Amino acid sequence: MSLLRTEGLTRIYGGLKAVDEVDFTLPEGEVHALIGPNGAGKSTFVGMVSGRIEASAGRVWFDGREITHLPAHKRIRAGMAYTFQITAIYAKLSLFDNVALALRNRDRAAAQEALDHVGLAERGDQLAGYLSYGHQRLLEIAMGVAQRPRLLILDEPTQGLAESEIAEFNALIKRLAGETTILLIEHNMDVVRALAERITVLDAGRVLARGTPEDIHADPAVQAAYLGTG
Ligand SMILES: Nc1ncnc2c1ncn2[C@@H]1O[C@H](COP(=O)(O)OP(=O)(O)OP(=O)(O)O)[C@@H](O)[C@H]1O
Repeated sequence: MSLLRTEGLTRIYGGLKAVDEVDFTLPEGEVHALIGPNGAGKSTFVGMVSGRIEASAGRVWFDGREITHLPAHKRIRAGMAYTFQITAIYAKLSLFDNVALALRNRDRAAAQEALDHVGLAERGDQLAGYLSYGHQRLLEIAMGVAQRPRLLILDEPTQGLAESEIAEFNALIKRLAGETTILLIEHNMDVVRALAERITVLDAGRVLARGTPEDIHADPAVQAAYLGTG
């Protein structure tokens, strides 16, 4: 069964259709990458899925239930977690407290387990502000994972990471893949090829192509619009 589905999902800003009638299906358990040039509508699309941006038209279903008008906090409760393009950690709190805040409780075991997942278990008592940028991004993922989401949405998680940190990130997503469904907005095509089972390509708000990494790589429209320019 599909965990997430959209039908005709649209967001209009003034005269601009940032997302234009997007039909999208994400089966439970899949790692799916959403790619496309800058301004294609990727962040706007996941904003509507997560409830941070109101849809102008169209519908969204999560786990069989229509959630088009459900507030963001209720979607989190229903099992969605997401990290943003911009880091959203509290620098003056410990790693443990950051995760506990995301969990809205002080379940030490759950917070520790999430930090363990991302390889930061030893540092639970350190202040988050002292972490390297790459480790701050991993901490954000821990904050998402701690909630044991059914769907984890990651918006450009490898942006600004060093090569070694990207390798750590890839390994982390492979570990998580068996446990949760993952929707990944990603510009780094090496990461997409390493992780995604299926890809959707957005261009100017519309779905340009969808398929396996092989399908997408071979698609002439994608090459013209996107890969060829990379
Ligand atoms: N709040 C807003 N008001 C007006 N226009 C917006 C707003 N948010 C996004 N847009 C426009 O909508 C289009 C899609 O933007 P969006 O950020 O969703 O693209 P993206 O694919 O995530 O791009 P990037 O890869 O650069 O993050 C762009 O043309 C953008 O300028």
